[in-house]
Amino acid sequence: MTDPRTDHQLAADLAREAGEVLLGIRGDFPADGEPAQLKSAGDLGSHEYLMAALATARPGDAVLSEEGADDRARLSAERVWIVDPLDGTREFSERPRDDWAVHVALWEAGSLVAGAVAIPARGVVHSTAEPDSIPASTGGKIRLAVSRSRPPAWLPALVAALDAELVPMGSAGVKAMSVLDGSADAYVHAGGQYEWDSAAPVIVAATAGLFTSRVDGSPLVYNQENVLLPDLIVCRPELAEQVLAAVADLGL
Ligand SMILES: Nc1ncnc2c1ncn2[C@@H]1O[C@H](COP(=O)(O)O)[C@@H](OP(=O)(O)O)[C@H]1O
Ligand SMILES: [Mg+2]
Repeated sequence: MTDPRTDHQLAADLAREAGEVLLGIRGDFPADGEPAQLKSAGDLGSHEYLMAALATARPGDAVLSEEGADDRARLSAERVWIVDPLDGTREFSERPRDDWAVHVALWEAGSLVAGAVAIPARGVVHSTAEPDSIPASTGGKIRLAVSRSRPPAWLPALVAALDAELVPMGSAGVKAMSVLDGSADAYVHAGGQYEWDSAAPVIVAATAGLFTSRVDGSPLVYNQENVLLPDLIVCRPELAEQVLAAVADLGL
């Protein structure tokens, strides 16, 4: 018998619980330990937790995880969980940084239908179980969430085109959720990412009413044979036209 929780609730619970596993691993890790070992322990510990929990709660569903072998059965499956057990692995290893996340999304028959992004070190879970509301606009300059460790080469041109300010942080999930918690207005990425980096952030953001698309304005499509999904926009809906136009001018 499968777990009676809704897919929305299950996603939220699993993201929170995997986050607790990660906080435990981080807390137990020696202060002088190798960051690479902490990264590996986190990736593996959260992946194993999520795989076991999904096998128990939804035994008939396929799973695509950043940390697991790609089971091609997902390509003919009706339902596929797309998970990133630890997004912002680098930041997870830099204690006490809190900009890292757990992503749990469900794809069903062609679309993302449920998801959750936990930010465990902040005690926060954003999910489709209890969708966020979009915060009030600050009315100031557009604040762009960007990677703190690998800002893309085209970023200065986008900043100039939008007269924007930068808000650097780790993790694709944390950046997308920064538009929901009001600390940024847009997250624009191009140059490389995989389905698990954006699936949960995108369904959580879209369910809350944010604009989400590829940088060319086309829809983000998941559970593809090639899981490379190198670019995205997540932004406040009233900025979508302006951001898309600026990105089009850059030719990303
Ligand atoms: N150019 C690129 N190619 C592949 N993955 C990328 C990428 N830029 C960012 N990512 C992935 O997107 C996530 C957020 O990165 P960033 O904090 O730099 O924005 C990270 O996920 P992981 O931490 O799960 O590996 C990172 O690996
Ligand atoms: Mg990731």
